[in-house]
Amino acid sequence: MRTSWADAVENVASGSENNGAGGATAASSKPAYVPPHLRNRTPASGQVAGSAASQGSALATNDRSGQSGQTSGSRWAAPRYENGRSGYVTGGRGGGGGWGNRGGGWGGRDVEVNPFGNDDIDTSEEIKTEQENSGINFDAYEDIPVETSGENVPPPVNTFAEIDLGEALNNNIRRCKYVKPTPVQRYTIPISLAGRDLMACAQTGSGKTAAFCFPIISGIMRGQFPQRPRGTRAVFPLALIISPTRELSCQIHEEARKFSYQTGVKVVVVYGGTPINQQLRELERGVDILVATPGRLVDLLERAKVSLQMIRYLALDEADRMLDMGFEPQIRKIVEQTDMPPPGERQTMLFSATFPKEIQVCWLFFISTVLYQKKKEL
Ligand SMILES: Nc1ncnc2c1ncn2[C@@H]1O[C@H](COP(=O)(O)OP(=O)(O)OP(=O)(O)O)[C@@H](O)[C@H]1O
Repeated sequence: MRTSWADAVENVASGSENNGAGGATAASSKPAYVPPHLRNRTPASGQVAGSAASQGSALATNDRSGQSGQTSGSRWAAPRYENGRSGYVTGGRGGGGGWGNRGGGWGGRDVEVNPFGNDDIDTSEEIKTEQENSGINFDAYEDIPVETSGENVPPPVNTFAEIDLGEALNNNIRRCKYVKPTPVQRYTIPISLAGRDLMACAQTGSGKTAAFCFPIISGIMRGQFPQRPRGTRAVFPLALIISPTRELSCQIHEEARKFSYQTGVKVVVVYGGTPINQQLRELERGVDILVATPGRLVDLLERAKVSLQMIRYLALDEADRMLDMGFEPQIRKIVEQTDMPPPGERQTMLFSATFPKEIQVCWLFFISTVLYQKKKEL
């Protein structure tokens, strides 16, 4: 049993040592790091509209700089990689206190596969109802009361246009054929964009994945983050999404890849029950959002392949199921006994289909806003 995270470095990564995770020795030959919001831009990329005018307080209180004009939605064929493998570059961009090397993002030779299969953005005709898209009649959720607790909770929105998520993400919402936010999204997205911690209780299939992915992707696209530490073999994701099972993690990864398409934000999934080497290779190519099952994540932390030091967003999905499956010790270890920033320095989002007492006892110590949507048979 290892005694410390830092001591646990092991050369298990497949590939040569020279390809290791960002050691200082490799740094000198690497070109400058490119932040996600600049990675897929053509030099003449257009500016973004966004809908900032209607945003007002939620974004303002979050103090997120660079709210508009960040995402061009430009094509990946553009010369977007100034760095060999962005995950392992030291030196950073300099200026503006911005992006350093942090083990994130799309690397040099990587080409982002279009997760939609085609690149058409439906503008209106093809989009009919949410039900046609997902098979779920979200209108039936509309009359379910949603309770919120906490002080000065930002009000819900009725449309995605009311939220300034950025053009690239808005394009992906259109590609997903999401017409309007589901109730849980209406409430949680403004709360999360305001930088608040959140516990949301809503039933399966209510659209929770987008509810936590949109603010995370938007936040990473727009955020300013410190430089990644030098001389370490670990990767430094900015967001961590923990889910109890491989299936759910893969499902979240698939969705998150769609939402982050052409945003420059890279999503990687790790889960147990499968050899670790391929996942290590994937991590080495850069990661902004890490989707993980608890056991495999603890393994990677013990091997010092992942550092949580730069985590700014933590989302726990199906928190009730995680408790049922006995993952509380792993979650506590991840949240309390690693280098993850404490509450206040990171944003925590907790999602659960049910709201048992155990959840309240176990998790609510770091949550200030609770949103509760009653269950309804549809
Ligand atoms: N605003 C939206 N408009 C239309 N479809 C949506 C919207 N949000 C989510 N969906 C679709 O609804 C389905 C259910 O969403 P999702 O899987 O995120 O729900 P969930 O609450 O996370 O469910 P689970 O608990 O099973 O993970 C998915 O097919 C998703 O693409």
